[in-house]
Amino acid sequence: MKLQLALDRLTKEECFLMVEETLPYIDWIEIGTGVIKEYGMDIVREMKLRYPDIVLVADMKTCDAGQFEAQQAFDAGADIMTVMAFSHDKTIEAALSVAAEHNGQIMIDMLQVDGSGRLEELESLGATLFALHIGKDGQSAGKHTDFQKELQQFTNPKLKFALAGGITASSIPTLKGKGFDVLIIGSAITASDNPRNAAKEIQNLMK
Ligand SMILES: O=C(CO)[C@H](O)[C@H](O)COP(=O)(O)O
Repeated sequence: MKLQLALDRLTKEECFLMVEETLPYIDWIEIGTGVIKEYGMDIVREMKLRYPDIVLVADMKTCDAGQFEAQQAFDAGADIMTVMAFSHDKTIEAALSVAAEHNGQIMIDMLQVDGSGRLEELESLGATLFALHIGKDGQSAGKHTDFQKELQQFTNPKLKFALAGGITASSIPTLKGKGFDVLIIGSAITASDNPRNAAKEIQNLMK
């Protein structure tokens, strides 16, 4: 399992400090949607220049204009960008096509899309990487989805699954061996008193 550090609700300076502190323990860096809204594609560009060898995820949460936004993300140096699962098929196809031109990947964010029906459709469009995600506001409203049940239905070894939303060190043992390839973790690291130790603990638990 890979650890994707989600940089959300941070200033640009804090994002770079956070990566510097946690670097030995993280596998992928995610520039969060709000951070991209604040600083634009420049922060994606700068992060890639600073850390060219680490997989960089631009959490664009694209839901329309797939070609244009994918071009923005990959031109800025992202290796992976996110597109919302509920987007029109044309948005998904366009983003997948731009990603292929850049040797990049599209991570489909399943936020607010329950059930495996849409996931099957997305698979048939060529999507292979999915983030099963309970959003911040959903978490605070007590939303819970049994992703495990959904995962069991997919046997295509080409499909990769990430899990996001309120994951903490104490959740890791229950998530091991459940078919997740990536754990997307933000606040449990970035809001901790000691992000380096938090990332180290989480990485050790993931092994
Ligand atoms: O995509 C996101 C919010 O939309 C977050 O990056 C993701 O949910 C991880 O953050 P946290 O661990 O703080 O829930």
